[in-house]
Amino acid sequence: MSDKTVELMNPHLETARSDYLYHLDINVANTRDTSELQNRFGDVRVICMGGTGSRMRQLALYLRDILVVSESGDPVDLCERGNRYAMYKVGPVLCVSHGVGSSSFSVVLHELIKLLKYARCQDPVLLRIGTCGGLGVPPGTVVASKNAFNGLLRNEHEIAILGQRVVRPAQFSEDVIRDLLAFGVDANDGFQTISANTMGTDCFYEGQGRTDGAICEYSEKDKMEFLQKCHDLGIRNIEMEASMFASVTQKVGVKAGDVCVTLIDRLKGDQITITIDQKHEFEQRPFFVVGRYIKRLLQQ
Ligand SMILES: O=P(O)(O)O[C@H]1O[C@H](CO)[C@@H](O)[C@H]1O
Ligand SMILES: O=c1cc[nH]c(=O)[nH]1
Repeated sequence: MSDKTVELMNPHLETARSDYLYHLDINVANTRDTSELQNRFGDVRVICMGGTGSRMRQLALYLRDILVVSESGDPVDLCERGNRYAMYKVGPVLCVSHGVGSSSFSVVLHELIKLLKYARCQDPVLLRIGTCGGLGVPPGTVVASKNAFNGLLRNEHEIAILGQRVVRPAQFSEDVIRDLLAFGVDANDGFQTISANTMGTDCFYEGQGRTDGAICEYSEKDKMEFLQKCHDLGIRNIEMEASMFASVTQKVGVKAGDVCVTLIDRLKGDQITITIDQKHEFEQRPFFVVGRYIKRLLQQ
């Protein structure tokens, strides 16, 4: 069978003797013999990531049932000692929290991609399961992101590297989106799942055109003109990781998708007014879509 191990875009790692994945508290003591890591994680086909540890724990419990894996009892957080991110393993799936925003997510994403490489995971798929603001779609809509736009409304991710602006493309995998819609959606879901463009910003308030942050130097009219401009670009949801997530996975060449549920229609307001119970119900919706997708993926 052809080798489908992730290739890293870093020549320095080819000569590094060891690598401590610090935020995951996973030590690759000898990069030339990763058999222990392969034993622990080599079967991983999918890594699901989301902002909170509680959601990832709930997802792990959900996936246990539909993937019919043998784990039982309270899910074990494999990264608890790291005191940063939570990681649960359910058979061939890892459920990992990433915190709020691209900065926090990129830290764990680099380490997870290295883990995939060292453990020699074959043909993995990375999925973000999150919440977002909607744009012209009803709250509770599930959006599978296509092109990720940054806060400047460019379909790219901009990062400062060695004091220079580096810009990378930010598109999610077309076949992942196709399969999420083909295998993840059920007519009886009771909610809509769509694919659309997503804006991933570096800020929840001003960066998303909210007028309820601690600072606001624009009018309601300015805000609505900006949101309409987003809508005209095919953007139907706004969150805080899409452009970085798409650009890193696209650069490394690993398949990725971003599946978020909308909590609000930003064309109608800024404050999230749904109840905490409604939020928890909404947060489960991407589980159903991603769960069916993963089940199908593992059968192939
Ligand atoms: O619900 P999560 O996955 O955290 O995603 C969204 O929620 C956070 C903001 O409330 C940001 O991380 C945004 O991307
Ligand atoms: O409006 C929203 C809701 C969730 N997450 C965001 O980034 N924005």
